[in-house]
Amino acid sequence: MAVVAGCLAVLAGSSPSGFTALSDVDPGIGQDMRYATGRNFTGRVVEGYEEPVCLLAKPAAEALRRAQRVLRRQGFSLLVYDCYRPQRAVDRFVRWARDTGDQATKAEFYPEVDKSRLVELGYIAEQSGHSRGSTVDVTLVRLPGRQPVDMGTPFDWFGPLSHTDAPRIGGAVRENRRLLRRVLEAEGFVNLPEEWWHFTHRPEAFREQFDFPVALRAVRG
Ligand SMILES: C[C@@H](N)C(=O)N[C@H](C)C(=O)O
Ligand SMILES: [Zn+2]
Repeated sequence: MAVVAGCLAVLAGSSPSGFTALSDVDPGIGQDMRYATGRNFTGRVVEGYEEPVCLLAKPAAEALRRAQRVLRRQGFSLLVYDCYRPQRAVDRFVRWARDTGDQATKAEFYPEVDKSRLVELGYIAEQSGHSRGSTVDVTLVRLPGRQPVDMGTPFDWFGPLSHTDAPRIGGAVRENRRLLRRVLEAEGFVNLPEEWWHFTHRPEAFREQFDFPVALRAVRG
């Protein structure tokens, strides 16, 4: 019965129960939801992002809250760029990656990589963990002013320098990446080696991909 209710909710554009808005769990975590804006590698607002809000499976949101508490004591805050991602947005990314005639954002997002190889090289997934609700793209900012912390590349800079353990990244920047990974790993997150910003909370609360829109009404009914 609960499974049927969950399926009906998803068909109606709502999340299954078990999802939450990150702002309801920890309003102090920063949100810069790039795919709800034109400031992303596609150059446009991405299909399925109706509002710039972070939605997540509850265990992942609660783990971020615990990580935030640890980081605040060290003078940092988390800043999320993407959380739950509808399947239609994932499909849009893959269509964009295959459209090699459109190179409008190359200089900013993938200057060192051929666009036709972004999926094969692991920077864009055809079936993304983001659509299961336990994956987040996240960085650090320094408190109290929320100044950006240098991570060596911007978010969604697709290339070898963004690999978390890139040999060309040293010194303070390497330490910044290590701090983010150490604190998140302690709360159950696992990093994607190709992207210093991409973390999945394990065990994942859901095994299936979802396609409800990114909007507060999806989790609040
Ligand atoms: C697109 C980028 N932010 C990302 O999340 N990449 C991984 C591989 C994904 O698409 O799941
Ligand atoms: Zn990601």
